Amino acid sequence: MKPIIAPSILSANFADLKTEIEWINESQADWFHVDVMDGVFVPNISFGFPVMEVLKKYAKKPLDVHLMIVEPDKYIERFANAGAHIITVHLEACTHLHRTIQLIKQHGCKAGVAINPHTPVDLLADILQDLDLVLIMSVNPGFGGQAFIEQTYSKVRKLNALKSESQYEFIIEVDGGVSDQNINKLYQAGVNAFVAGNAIFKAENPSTLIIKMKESASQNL
Ligand SMILES: O=C(CO)[C@H](O)[C@H](O)COP(=O)(O)O
Ligand SMILES: [Fe+2]
Repeated sequence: MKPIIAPSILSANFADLKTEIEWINESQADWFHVDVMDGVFVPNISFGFPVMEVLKKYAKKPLDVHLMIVEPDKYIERFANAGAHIITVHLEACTHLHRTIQLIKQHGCKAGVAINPHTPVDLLADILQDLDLVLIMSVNPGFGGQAFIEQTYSKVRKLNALKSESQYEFIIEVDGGVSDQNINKLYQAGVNAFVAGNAIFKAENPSTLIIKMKESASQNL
């Protein structure tokens, strides 16, 4: 599978969000990554439905919604109606994860589960068959611009081995501290989709960096 790049709009300039959406539309980015934080599951509050509505109106690529919230079931329908294509919930935030995944699918979205850096991939074993995407957090969720946690590589390899054994088709996504410096090693470990906020939005030329990330990912393969 070719590498999927998902710029995290958490790092965008919100004073000019429409312009940010427009350059992403024109770039080689594949998805918009949308980080929703509630101040309870994570120690930060980001944004919610008003920003989703702006994305729904202007974004021409799938909205990859990463819910860092407790009790996500309460809001799945609203996120689906607000234009989400993929809804990813945290394993650590769901008591009845299987039910939550079915709810996401019932509302016509692809379903993902995210795990925090301390959560073993083995805990996903009995839900993998129902998933379209697994998101491995490579930083502790809550903030953009943090340093990549090296332990992520072995988690990705382990998950990729489970994927090969099972022959399930889910996408492996990594989120946090991803850049052109580590994308090749991650791609080789089995990552399909790469979220990047700080690296892309702080780059001198964000569109060029996205092209560079894609090239770097596939190098020496
Ligand atoms: O989910 C997230 C934070 O919880 C963000 O998607 C992630 O941090 C991306 O930002 P950066 O590339 O700057 O690390
Ligand atoms: Fe995220």
